[in-house]
Amino acid sequence: MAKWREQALLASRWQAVPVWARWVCAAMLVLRSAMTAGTALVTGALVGQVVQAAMKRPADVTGAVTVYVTVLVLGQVLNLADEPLRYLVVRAVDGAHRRAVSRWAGAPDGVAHLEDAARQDDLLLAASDPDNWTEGTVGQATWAQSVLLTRWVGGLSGLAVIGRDDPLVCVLLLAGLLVFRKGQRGGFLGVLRVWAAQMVHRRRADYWTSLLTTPQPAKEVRIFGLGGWVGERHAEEAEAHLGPSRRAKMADMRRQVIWWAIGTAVLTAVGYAVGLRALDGRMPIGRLSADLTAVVLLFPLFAVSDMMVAVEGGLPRLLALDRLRRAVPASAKPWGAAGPGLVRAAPPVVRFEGVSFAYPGSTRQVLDGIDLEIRPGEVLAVVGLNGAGKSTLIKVLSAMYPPDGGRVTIDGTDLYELGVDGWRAQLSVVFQDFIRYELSAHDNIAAGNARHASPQDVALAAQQAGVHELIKALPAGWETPLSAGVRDGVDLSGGQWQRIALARALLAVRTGARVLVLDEPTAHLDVHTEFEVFHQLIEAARGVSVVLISHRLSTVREADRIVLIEGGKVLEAGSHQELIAADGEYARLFRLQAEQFEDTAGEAGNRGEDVFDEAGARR
Ligand SMILES: Nc1ncnc2c1ncn2[C@@H]1O[C@H](COP(=O)(O)OP(=O)(O)OP(=O)(O)O)[C@@H](O)[C@H]1O
Repeated sequence: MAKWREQALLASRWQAVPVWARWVCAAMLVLRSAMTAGTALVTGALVGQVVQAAMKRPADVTGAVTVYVTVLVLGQVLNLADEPLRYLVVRAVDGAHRRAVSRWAGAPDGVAHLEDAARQDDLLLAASDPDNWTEGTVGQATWAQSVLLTRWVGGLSGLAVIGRDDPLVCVLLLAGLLVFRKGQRGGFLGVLRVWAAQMVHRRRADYWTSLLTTPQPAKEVRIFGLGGWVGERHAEEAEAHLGPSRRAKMADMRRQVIWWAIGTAVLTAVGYAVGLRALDGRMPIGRLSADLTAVVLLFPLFAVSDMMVAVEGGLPRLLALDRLRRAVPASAKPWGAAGPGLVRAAPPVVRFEGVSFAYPGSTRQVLDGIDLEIRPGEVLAVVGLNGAGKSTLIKVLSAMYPPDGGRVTIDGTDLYELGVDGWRAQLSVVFQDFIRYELSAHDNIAAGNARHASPQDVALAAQQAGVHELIKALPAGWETPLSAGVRDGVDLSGGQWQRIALARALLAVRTGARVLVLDEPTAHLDVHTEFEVFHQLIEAARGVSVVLISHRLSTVREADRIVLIEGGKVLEAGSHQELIAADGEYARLFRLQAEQFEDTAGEAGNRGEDVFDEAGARR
């Protein structure tokens, strides 16, 4: 990307700054830029007047002193305004950048854009806050760019002062400045390029750290004695991430000495040239003072610039967001916008019509032209072996991924024509890997319809999922945070968490969803609870369509219809009795599970558990 495009992209960040602040900053830029020439000229004028007065010639020393002091005071006022304005600009730009990153991540309908490795690296880069010497924020870069511009314009005005008497010296100075800056910037950019190329190692290093610092993996790390091994992996990745840029930085710092020497030589030469002109006595002392002051004020332009470091350090974050936006443009609708109001009383007819799907980056057809109907109000069970594509079916149904071929229709209309948000308003899903929000018990359930759930809806959903009493018994009742890592919080058992997730889904049903999808909803429940919860669920979801994915065939046998998926297609479909009578794959799987039950039948019988015979009837 051209340097100018980067600079223009950075300059466009000012859109996030309030208009009045932009005007104030513009005025500051003009005033500050004029300060270099202004200070040199008033210093020259003052010295000229003082010398005149010393030679007993008429001179307006008071006026010259007044102007001189005024310029000094103005400089101080600008210094005072600097920090609040810097703070305001950095905060506004960084805030807008973070919102833009969240919007990019959250606005697309599906999740495919989050599953690409290169995009994950860019997302990490765009979203990260600087925590080291190489990086800065976009806000800091934006501010630094304006400071650099001010210094450049100020530097040029200083050059103009010198150029009045000696254009050649002025040209020499400008050429030296450009060479110095280019060399310095190139070196620093080289370091940044090395840094950016190692982002994948940073992501891995962060992953290893998270294994040590988050409670869930930390348990396995301890059980399997992985602590040392994880620590070594982290150290390797951290070195792979930081080592190359550290070495590049060291090399660059050595090279910077050369650029420093060039800059100092140019300035020294100019200082001599200006000073020597005074020797022939033709140079008025006031002008000489102005020129020498300008030379002194130009020195900072030849120093290692903290502002240049800030610009280059913040740019990668902005460029990463730019790449993400080019790859997946943000949708026009705001994140989480309500759908077009498709909620209706009756559940729709949902059809998979020849749907094919392969995950991004894979050629394996997980769904291979599947045809399937979810009829209004039915309980449809989806069964199949591990990896058969059951969860993928749900992800396509909930528009997390668009199908590669075929379509999903809702009452005859393509899901994507209908509008994803509108469709999702009719859909409630308990995913296999449901989220355990670090929120209160109330909010964990209310998340099922965060905008429209009333406390009564939440309480009823909790009752239907069988967690009402459990929640009331928590230390702070509904307000108890469900996380051991939060102050006064408590953690729940796996089965209790599963019921919370079910309550969340039932709340969505209570507030408008017409299709309830349950992906292994009872995987964490014991046999007694599973039976009870399953019946409660079906009761609570009366009048809506239920899609139930389960490996426990004893549970699914009560469904209105069962479909067996294999190889991305529906292999068998029918009621439990029909499928058993057909004596196909479903019957074989059911027998296999029943045999396992029978092995423990005596034991189970003693405990009063239900065991099913081959026809699905309870013994
Ligand atoms: N995000 C993903 N990216 C790539 N491949 C995936 C992804 N998720 C699942 N797969 C692959 O898709 C196939 C189907 O997975 P899916 O989770 O749909 O199976 P399932 O029938 O639900 O299995 P299970 O009974 O084990 O839950 C598997 O081979 C899996 O490896």
